[in-house]
Amino acid sequence: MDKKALAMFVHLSQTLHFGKTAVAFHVSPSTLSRVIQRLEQEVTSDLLHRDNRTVALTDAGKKFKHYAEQQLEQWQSFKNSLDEKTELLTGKLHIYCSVTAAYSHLPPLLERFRSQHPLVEIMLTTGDAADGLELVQNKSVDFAIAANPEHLPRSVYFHHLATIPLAVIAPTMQCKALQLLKIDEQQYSTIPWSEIPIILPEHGAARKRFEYWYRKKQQGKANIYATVSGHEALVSMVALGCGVGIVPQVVVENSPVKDRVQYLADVGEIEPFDLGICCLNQSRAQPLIKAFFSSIS
Ligand SMILES: CC(=O)[C@](C)(O)C(=O)O
Repeated sequence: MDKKALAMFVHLSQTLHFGKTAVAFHVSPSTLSRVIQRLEQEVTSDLLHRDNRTVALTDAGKKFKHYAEQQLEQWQSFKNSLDEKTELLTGKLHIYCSVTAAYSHLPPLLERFRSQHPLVEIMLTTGDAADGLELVQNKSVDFAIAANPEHLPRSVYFHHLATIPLAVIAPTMQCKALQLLKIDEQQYSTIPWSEIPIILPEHGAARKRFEYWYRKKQQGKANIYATVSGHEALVSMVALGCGVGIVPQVVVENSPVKDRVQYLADVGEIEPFDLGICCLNQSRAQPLIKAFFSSIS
């Protein structure tokens, strides 16, 4: 039986209106009428009661509607199964991101890809977000979730995911940093910034953000208490009362020690991160990489 005729009948059984169904299928009402008559001849029963004003399904019409819907569904799932077969990719996809990004940004990216390409093996490595670009460049990984650096290397392709605010955080426990901050008095203009112990990211975009932010204070050399690799570790060090630091807010929100740090308001603007997923430009044509991008866009 003609699939288009079945689809027209199903549509008509919902609208119960020849004019509307004819428009939906770009045919004239008389063509639609002929299509329905042909179906009735094949079924050898009337499918519709028609009078001048109303259209209604006969009992045979109701049964036929059920049959037609099943046929169309089966056809669709048959076609889907063929499409899946031709696109079934295999191989490995190696992704690098911070522990935070593995919670906050990776799951929705992977969900769709995994259901479309169940045979692809996903390898995930977590670590300092600041290392991602280098690992992409030296081909240790296929993709990294990373903040856009000031100068994106020409070999790297960057697909924007989100804008991520950064914040200055301080401990909540009593400690030297807190005394110097005089948080209770809220006199941020008089904070002796060069005395405040700072927890500094080892390298990367967050470190750059700190350097700009601190330079604007014009208070001489910063008092670096410790340098850490990984924004999650930085939050831990701050929570322990070691000092103050700058981190992406999403890292604080996902941190188990979130309650032991506080955001400092009004201590100067910090440009947010442009977070994205990166790969080598030259690998964008590879089937796995292409499939990954098409599943996330
Ligand atoms: C850069 C990045 O991946 C995050 C989510 O902001 C982070 O972990 O710092």
